[in-house]
Order: sequence, then structure tokens, then C-alpha cells
Amino acid sequence: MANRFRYWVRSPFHKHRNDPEEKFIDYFSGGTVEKIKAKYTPTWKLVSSSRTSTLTIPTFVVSCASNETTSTRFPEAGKCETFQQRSSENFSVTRSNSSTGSSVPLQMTGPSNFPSNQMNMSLAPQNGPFQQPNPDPMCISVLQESHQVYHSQPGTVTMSAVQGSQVHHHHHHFHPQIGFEQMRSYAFHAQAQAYSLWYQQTAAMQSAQIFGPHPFQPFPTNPINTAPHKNPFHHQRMIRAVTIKDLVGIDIRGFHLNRLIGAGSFGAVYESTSGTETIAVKASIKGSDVLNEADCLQRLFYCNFTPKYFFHQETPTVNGILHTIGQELLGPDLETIRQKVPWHAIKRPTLVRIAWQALSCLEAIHAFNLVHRDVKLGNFAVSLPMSPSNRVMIKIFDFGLAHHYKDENGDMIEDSTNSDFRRMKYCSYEVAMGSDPYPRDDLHQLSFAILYASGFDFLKILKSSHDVLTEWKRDLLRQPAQALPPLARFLSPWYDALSELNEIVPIDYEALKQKIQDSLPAHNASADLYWEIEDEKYDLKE
Ligand SMILES: Nc1ncnc2c1ncn2[C@@H]1O[C@H](COP(=O)(O)OP(=O)(O)OP(=O)(O)O)[C@@H](O)[C@H]1O
Repeated sequence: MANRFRYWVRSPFHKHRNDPEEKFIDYFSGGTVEKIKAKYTPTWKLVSSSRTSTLTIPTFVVSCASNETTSTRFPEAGKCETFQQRSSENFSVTRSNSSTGSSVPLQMTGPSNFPSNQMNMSLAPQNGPFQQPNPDPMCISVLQESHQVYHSQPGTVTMSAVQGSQVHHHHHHFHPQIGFEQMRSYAFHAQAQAYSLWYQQTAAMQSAQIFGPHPFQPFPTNPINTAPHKNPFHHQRMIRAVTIKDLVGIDIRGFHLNRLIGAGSFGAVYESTSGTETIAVKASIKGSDVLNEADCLQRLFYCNFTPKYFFHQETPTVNGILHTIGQELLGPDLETIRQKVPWHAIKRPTLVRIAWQALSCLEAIHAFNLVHRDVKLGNFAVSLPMSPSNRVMIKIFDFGLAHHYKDENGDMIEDSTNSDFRRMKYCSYEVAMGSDPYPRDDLHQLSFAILYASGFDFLKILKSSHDVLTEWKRDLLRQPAQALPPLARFLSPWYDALSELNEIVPIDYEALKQKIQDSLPAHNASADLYWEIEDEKYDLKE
């Protein structure tokens, strides 16, 4: 029970604090993520081959500068954000940027946490009576999305006390009846009170012609902030706090966050540029998963099937640390693609190529001794088109739940997070039965994702009772030919092979790929995928 509890307070489920399993429904049912995507995702189209088979998927207008944005150059060293002064009455927030953008790949210089971009943000104007008359357009709010709990007076809270999942864990055990919303309002309340006190003091001093003591700093942030500010006007810089999804306009490591691409359970991803460089910056208030992801992406730096890793940065704020990861910008994810095709069913020739490449992704990360553990359509994306042919390749991303499961000697490494993957609705049958997720389970999850991509109503199955769902997973393994829905029955050779995987025999990825090929012999499953730029309907020619 304790494990389960700890699990559902883990980051991926914060969005659905009262019903963690909702997370896994939300993904498929046009929840928050999809709404945001609907707003921000441009239209585009993907074809499996420029001649033989095309797929009606809306055209992706690569709105960023180029088709050549996948380069792995790094920001120029020492790039600094221009420091603008802004005065704002009693509301002061500081921001200094001694950016350390580096021309050396950061995976070479260790796991990065350079506090190059410090921010102190007062949330007070947002909360309660302290509304700022002219909101600064540059906004950040970490608190709205964070679930940190401040128990004590400002000044007595240390970062270790307000950061990380231990806080949630601890709190829940002692106050299981208190919801996160309440906890959050306590945090706001404490903050507002601290601000109120400071404001009264300052006002009193000003009216008595005594100069104010210091800018309002509601909570200590990080030891870094005890260092004197280099910029004497730092306190005049106002960054009003909003949410993790409102970071457009800020700079991280010299990268300007231009556009919100998508948002997940606890973070948001932005298209960001520095000069001619365009990358994706993933921002989150949840440290543990971001650290895990950064660690995995560094490990995978030489892997071609994952986004390139550029940096991880921790930006102190009064509400905790804003974590960001700079990584290669990808195109749309496969779930978005699925939603755009007619009947929500990807055509066979394209589907086998996708299955082939997705399997290659898993093969590649498993070769780095990583198990992904969150394999779903929405965690594969196409790369940006590579000119001149607009060729794309499928990449796997979102390593927040991934695990380095064995060391170089082949010894198993235990996962200290104690996550209970049985609660993930789309877990494999074996995992549903209580086993830990291993590479084989990634493949089984992939088999669900491919079914889903073929047009099968996987969402309906996911919504069914636990028993029905488990039985369905079991039948798919025991008798794939019968259990497969008609649209995907052609893939029986591959599903047969997947069901024969066991713990003892190492996975033969090449044999599995051959089974994908055998499923649709008239097409080349290993052939490339291309973007089609026009938005026309087309025929499937064989
Ligand atoms: N490197 C990238 N390039 C382009 N878009 C990306 C990239 N990484 C993520 N995205 C987009 O941002 C969205 C959210 O990212 P991600 O899935 O990593 O966040 P998350 O919080 O873990 O979401 P979830 O909980 O739904 O898995 C993705 O669905 C994807 O569309």
C-alpha cells in the first residue's frame, strides 16, 4: 500500500491527484494534453513512401526556420540575455543571467546543473489582494503547477524541506485527508501573509522617509541566492508568476522560448531558438523525473533514435527549482498523427514502417541498458524533415519513467523509486500480473500502441474493468490470431513472435523485424518515411 501511495504522488500523476489512473485515460481521451496540442499543433502530413503508398495526414508546416534544424551545435559561449530594467511599484522580482551556454557538449562536462540563470520571483502580486496593476508580459509561475508545501514561516524553510517528492510523501502520511488543492492554498496563504507583512513594513518605512530595507523575498530559494547580486537593478526586474505553460518569452541558456509545443502532466515543451539554432526546451517543476530524463538522454547521446541532449538547467525561483532540459526539436508525435488521419487508422504500408522504426527505437535504447517503461504512441515522434527528400525517422522520447535496469556486467539495478507500474493501464500483461517492467514489456506496450495506430479502439479497452482489460492482454498473448482485431490481423506473424518472448532467451530484434516484414510482404517495411507537404487526399497505390 505504501508503495502504491508513493507511486501515485509521483510526478506523472499529479495532474490527477485524486484518481491517478485517470492520467492514462486522459492521454487517450483528448484531455488537457490534447486540448493544448489542438491549440498549438500545426497541420502536416506524413507519407510512407513518395510513390507507392501515401497516407492522408495533414501537412506539417515546419514553421521553424528550416528543415535543417536538427544540427547539434551548441549555443555560443557566454551568451547573455539583455538585462532590462523594469520598475514595478512594490513588486520586485530579480533576474540575473550569467548564462553559461557552452560550445562543449554538456554531456562531456557532467550532469550540468549550472545555475546560470537565476530568478527570484515574487508570487505575491498574483495571490489574493496583491494584484499588479500592469502585468508584466513576461510571466512564470511555478507554484500553480507545483505541489510544494510550506509548513513554516519564511526563513525557516530550507530547500530540502520544500523540494521533491519526500515532501508530498511525508505530508500525505501525516495528513492523508488533506488534498493537494488545500495544501497549495496553504502555500499561497503563507506566501501572501509574508508579503503582507513585508508590504506593511515597507509602507511604514517609506511614509517615515526611511528607505526600504530590501526587496521582498518571501521564501528563501537556494543557497546560490545568498550571494550578492551583480546587477544593482536586479530587484526592479519583475517576472510575474503564472504557470509552467506560460514561459514563452523567457531565455534559458541563451535559448529564447518561442512557442508552447505541448504540455504533459507536469511539464511543458517549448520550441526555442538561439541564433539559427532551434531546439526543444522541456520545462518542469518536478525535479526527479527531469533529472531521470536528463540522465537517460545523456546516456543516449550517441543513439540516433532519441532526441539529442543539449543541457539540463536548474533555475532557482522562490517557489522551488524550475527544471529545464534542452533537447533536439522533433516533429509531431504519433498520437497526434493518428488523430489526424481518416478513421484514425494509419494505413498498412505506413503502419509497418512505423512499427519497424519504433521497434528499432526500443532495440536502440535497450542496447544502452535502458528500459523505457512508458511506451505509447504519444511518446514516439517523427524527426524534423531532412532535406532534400523530406525524409523523417521515428524517434522515442519522454524518458521520465525510464530506468537504467542493468549495469555493464549485466547485473540488475534496482529502481529506487518503487513505482507500481501495475497502475499504468497500458502496462503489459506481465507487469499487470506484478512483474517489474523489462525490455520485453516495452515491446508488449509497443504492440498495444501499434494496434491503436491501426485504428483499433484501444481507449475503449482501457476504460473497461481491470479484469476485462487483463483478460484482453492475456488473450492477445495466448492466441494473437483470434484476439487481434480484424484491421490488425495481418500483423499476426509479429504478434505471434511477441507472445513467444520470455525472460530467458534474449530478444532477437532482427527476427521480430522480419516478422513485421512478413506481415505485409508486398511492402518494404524497412523503407523510409517522408513528409508530404501538400494537404491533398490521395490513393493508396500498391
Ligand atoms: N523534443 C521534443 N520536440 C518536440 N516536441 C516535443 C519534444 N518532447 C516533447 N514534445 C511534445 O511535448 C508534449 C509533452 O511532452 P512530454 O510527453 O515529454 O511531457 P510529459 O509531461 O511527460 O507528458 P505525458 O505525461 O503526457 O507523457 C509531447 O506530447 C510532445 O508532443
